[in-house]
Amino acid sequence: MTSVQPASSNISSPVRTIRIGSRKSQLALVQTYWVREQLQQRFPDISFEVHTMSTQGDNILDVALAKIGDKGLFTKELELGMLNQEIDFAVHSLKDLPTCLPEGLALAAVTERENPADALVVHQKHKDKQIDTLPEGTVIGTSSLRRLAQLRYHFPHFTFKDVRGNLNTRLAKLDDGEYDVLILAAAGLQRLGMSDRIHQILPTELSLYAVGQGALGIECRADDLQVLSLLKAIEHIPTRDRVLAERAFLRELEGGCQVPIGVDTQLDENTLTLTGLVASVDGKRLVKDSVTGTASEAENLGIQLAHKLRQQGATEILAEIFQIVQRS
Ligand SMILES: NCc1[nH]cc(CCC(=O)O)c1CC(=O)O
Repeated sequence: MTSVQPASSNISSPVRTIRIGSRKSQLALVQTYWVREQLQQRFPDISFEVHTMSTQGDNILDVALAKIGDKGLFTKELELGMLNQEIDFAVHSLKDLPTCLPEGLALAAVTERENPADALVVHQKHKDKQIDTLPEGTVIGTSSLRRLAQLRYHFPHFTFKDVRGNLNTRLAKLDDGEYDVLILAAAGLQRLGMSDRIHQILPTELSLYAVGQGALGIECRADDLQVLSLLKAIEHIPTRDRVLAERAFLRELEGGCQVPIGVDTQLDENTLTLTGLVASVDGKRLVKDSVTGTASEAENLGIQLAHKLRQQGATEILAEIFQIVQRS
């Protein structure tokens, strides 16, 4: 009989040092070191090194994101690093990872999601207000067309202003009075230990969140079986099922992170419910619907919901948005 090594001893044998790619932002580093720690605990004999890289999205700080279009703005350099064998895998905020990956790369694992919701963060002077009691003309800072469109739909009397920069920069601008309130991902604030800045979690009736928001996506070379199996060890399956449905929905609508598309997923045992919406940038039109099925058909549910919304007018809304973005 030939002796076969158990798979686990294969993947944990210290054949190489694994190089992890990360953006340099504080949030990216917190996320990357968290992933490294999870892996190090499970594979103590392997050494994991963090390599940081700047991405286009980190360098262009003065142009509205909606105008540059976002296909891979925060991921491209890391992806090139993997294809050039400079790094072995990259940790991303899943929300920033396009739904179609470059040839040769794969979404190896998705880790457990933080609260995916959007959060209201307020200037001190509004500390006794909630989103629905803020006065007319309140200046809302957001650079997300998704947040803008949904909030305009519900609160046409607010003023919206683009805000860029990392989380600390944005919060400083808020505190300096450039904005009355900001809408930010609750997950980012939580990961950076700034949960105390979360004034209100926006209910999904007011703001469906971005596809993948609050989850980390780990990408590696599709043929690197060793790295793929290491990463599978830290995958959170319920999160993966939810985000597979969300990403299939977005892919089918051919929208990036910068089109007003929002989702909400609920997983109850094996039953997955996906709610999604497409809104016009002016906040005047909004189509929203849900589908339910089993978690094992997550991607199918995403595709089904996309077709449902297209029938209800999403196609026209999306076509208009692409025209606006191209003209500006
Ligand atoms: N587009 C930027 C970005 N990418 C990931 C997060 C937050 C963390 C997450 O959603 O996982 C943010 C900031 C924000 O939307 O407020």
